[in-house]
Amino acid sequence: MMNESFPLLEIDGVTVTFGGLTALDDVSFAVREGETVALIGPNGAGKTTLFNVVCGLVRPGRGTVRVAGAPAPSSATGLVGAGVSRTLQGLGLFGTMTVLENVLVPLSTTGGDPAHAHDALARLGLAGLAHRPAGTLPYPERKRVALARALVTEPRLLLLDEPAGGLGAEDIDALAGTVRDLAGDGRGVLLVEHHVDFVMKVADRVVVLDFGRVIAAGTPDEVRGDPAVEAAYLGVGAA
Ligand SMILES: Nc1ncnc2c1ncn2[C@@H]1O[C@H](COP(=O)(O)OP(=O)(O)OP(=O)(O)O)[C@@H](O)[C@H]1O
Repeated sequence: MMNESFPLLEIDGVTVTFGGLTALDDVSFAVREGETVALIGPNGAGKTTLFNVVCGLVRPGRGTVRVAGAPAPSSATGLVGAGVSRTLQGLGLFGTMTVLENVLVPLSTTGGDPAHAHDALARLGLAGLAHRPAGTLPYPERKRVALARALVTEPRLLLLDEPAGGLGAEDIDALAGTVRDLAGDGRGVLLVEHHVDFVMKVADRVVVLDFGRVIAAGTPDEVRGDPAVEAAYLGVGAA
């Protein structure tokens, strides 16, 4: 636990409604430097909506989001400037562009040193694939390209949308090591994930959402033993 360290993300009392539906209901938690926080919960619990709030794509009806101590920027370039980067569930790669070209894409709008692309590829074990069209790679490699692309802007806060989704056991183990290393460098990591074993391996803290409300928050062990979490999620349909 790193409670003394600087909060990179502070979600305070965030409420979002879509028409009559309350997608997020008074949600509060923080992600600190060097900390990995996992957001889990059943389908429709509000996890993606929360990511979208952090990225300025959805405006909360109530509550605030602060990034590195300041109100969260609402533009993509503002977020990168504040040190935030995100991966997408659908990866969003350009299949005919090479791996390196894909990883360079964020720098075309924000500027930054292209050498970071090579660092990011090396970190993800992709240096040897830099000149391959991204669309020709198997899914696990494409997921690593998407993560390398998120790293190229040198974020302090990483938002990972289902990073373990669609991966086998070996790739999930490697990913767990990568996420631990990224947090070990002092980054904050917030991830949305259905793969509970992966979450238990990488998360310092787990926040459990159900019908838009935080029903539990704590260490993986604390959350695993919580009867409300068992009932809402872990006992049924968890991967
Ligand atoms: N743009 C929108 N308009 C109306 N309702 C929405 C919108 N986006 C999300 N919702 C609703 O808000 C609730 C929360 O959805 P959200 O996608 O955040 O859940 P989730 O936890 O990410 O689910 P999943 O695990 O299936 O991705 C759901 O009931 C969803 O149908």
